[in-house]
Amino acid sequence: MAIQRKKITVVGAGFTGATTAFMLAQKELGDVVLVDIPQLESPTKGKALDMLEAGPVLGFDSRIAGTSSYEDAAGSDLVIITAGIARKPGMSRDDLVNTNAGIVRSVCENVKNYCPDATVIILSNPVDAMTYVAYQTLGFPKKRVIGQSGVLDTARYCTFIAEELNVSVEDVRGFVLGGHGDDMVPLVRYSSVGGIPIDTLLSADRIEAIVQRTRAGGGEIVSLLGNGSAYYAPAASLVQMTEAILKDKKRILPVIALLEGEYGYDNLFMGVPVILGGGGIEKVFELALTAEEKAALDQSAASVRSVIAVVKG
Ligand SMILES: NC(=O)c1ccc[n+]([C@@H]2O[C@H](COP(=O)([O-])OP(=O)(O)OC[C@H]3O[C@@H](n4cnc5c(N)ncnc54)[C@H](O)[C@@H]3O)[C@@H](O)[C@H]2O)c1
Ligand SMILES: O=C(O)C[C@H](O)C(=O)O
Repeated sequence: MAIQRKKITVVGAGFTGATTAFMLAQKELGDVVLVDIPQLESPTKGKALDMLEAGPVLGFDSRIAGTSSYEDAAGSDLVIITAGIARKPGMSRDDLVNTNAGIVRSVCENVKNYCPDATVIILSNPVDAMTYVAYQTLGFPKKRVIGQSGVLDTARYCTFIAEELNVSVEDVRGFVLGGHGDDMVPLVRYSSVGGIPIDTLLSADRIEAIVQRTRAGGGEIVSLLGNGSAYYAPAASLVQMTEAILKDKKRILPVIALLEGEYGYDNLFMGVPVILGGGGIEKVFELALTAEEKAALDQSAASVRSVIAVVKG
């Protein structure tokens, strides 16, 4: 019996989309369809062909195709949405809300028609609100509509901890919860290095500095780049989520999920730890929080709600 390859569609062939497509192909997670708008069909095809031609050198057999037609995406197992504008220095992610809500809505109409069984991961910012827009438009079960923020925010947090302690990033564990904004909540109490709690290794001041740098991590890259936002670490985060789903790995990762009572929030999309596997979001973990941690999460939830209110109209 022939083994059916997975089909992954990446919508938006800009910095994050193209980087993600290339990483997915290198890991041979499936065949990749890269979709952008009709006006950019030629460069989208060009990027895909260029990536494909790296296969013989890097040793991957994934097919990669560029297109502006959703017919080519039909039947995808997984769809990643990176379509939309990125912020520039001086802007917040929330400044993108109206433009990107329109883009995400129109993309999701097509995904709904052509990929009705897909699990969908949303990257476009402001991502908590865009995940809400996607969920409303797609009408898919909540376990199949997932936003990316926590994997990236946690990766930044772990990078800074590893740098500070001069240890391998592989031995650092942590969680960042809440919305993908400046009041996200890195959970220090659940952070460790080789199993050793970080608050026994670092002073409160150093930990606070790492927490603040994590919260501002996206803005730090925006300032350095000058004309766009991060894409290597965001793409790596999308690939980790994709691998967890397509290989049914049941990873425990922080992702944006629809909360219906968990943590005391109802009808809210926000970052929480989940089991991510073949069924999409298979379980939301409710961590026990101190009063201080809960207050920080409440503040983050309030920020997310105010952005979602804009798209609700
Ligand atoms: N959630 C996160 O952690 C995270 C991380 C990085 C970037 N982002 C967000 O991801 C989005 C993309 O970032 P980028 O750096 O790739 O931007 P980019 O400008 O490089 O690429 C965006 C692409 O989307 C395309 N696009 C626009 N409208 C489209 C439509 N209707 N259909 C298909 N494609 C369409 C554009 O033509 C462009 O190629 C931004 O909103 C950014 O803020 C989020
Ligand atoms: O900061 C941004 O605008 C992009 C992304 O959300 C990030 O955190 O890198």
